[in-house]
Amino acid sequence: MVKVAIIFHSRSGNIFRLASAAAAAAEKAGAEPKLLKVPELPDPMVLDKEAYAELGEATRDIPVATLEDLVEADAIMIGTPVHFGLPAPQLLHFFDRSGPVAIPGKLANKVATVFASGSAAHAGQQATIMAVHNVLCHWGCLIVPNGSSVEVLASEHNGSPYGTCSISRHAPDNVHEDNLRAIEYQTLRLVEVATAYGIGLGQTESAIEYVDMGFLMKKFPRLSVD
Ligand SMILES: Cc1cc2nc3c(=O)[nH]c(=O)nc-3n(C[C@H](O)[C@H](O)[C@H](O)COP(=O)(O)O)c2cc1C
Repeated sequence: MVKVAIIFHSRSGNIFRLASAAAAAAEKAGAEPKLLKVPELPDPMVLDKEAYAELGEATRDIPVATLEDLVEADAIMIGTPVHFGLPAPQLLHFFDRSGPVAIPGKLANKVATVFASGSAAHAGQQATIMAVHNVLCHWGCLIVPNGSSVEVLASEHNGSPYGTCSISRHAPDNVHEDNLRAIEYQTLRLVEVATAYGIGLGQTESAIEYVDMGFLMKKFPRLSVD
């Protein structure tokens, strides 16, 4: 069974709505989803305090993502609001702490995909998704984008080949039905690719030897990443 870690940050519920739909779609596809939030930062920029407080209640019992969650997953989904054309700083902070598992290649060969929510059209969703793709390259993951060859992506509110995008207009929990269909497709595609790839990997005797932290500490004796 494919283990899917759905790691997200949300402050007014749009990404949480997409992440929850992804979890339901993964389960329907026979995978094992784990919905995980990244830790909040001190003094976050909150535009809608009421929505932020309500979301805090709604996500209270969702576990905080750990590096072990990344290592255990076969497939990774990252969901982020757009912040000035970039991923939310809470996710960037989480990525910054991933060295102990990323450097020794423990995230290599995961399949991964990204989705985003912004307040307006053409305001950074795709740049944000591609910024997270940079991190996935460093982790050695296989990026699974949406492409553009399924009908749902041609609907009025979809169209991004990079990953599902929603436009909230600064309203909380304002995800269009088209976007929910897109994230269902994105999740199903991720699970299918992870399944096929996992079978292939299991049948392949790898000649690759990944370095461990000891190798790096010898090379860079002053380095400390924990
Ligand atoms: C600091 C900050 C910067 C933002 N920058 C952008 C932006 O560049 N483009 C955009 O479309 N929305 C921007 N937004 C709006 C959010 O991305 C948007 O409301 C999103 O739907 C929130 O998702 P959430 O409900 O999951 O928190 C910004 C919000 C904040 C707090």
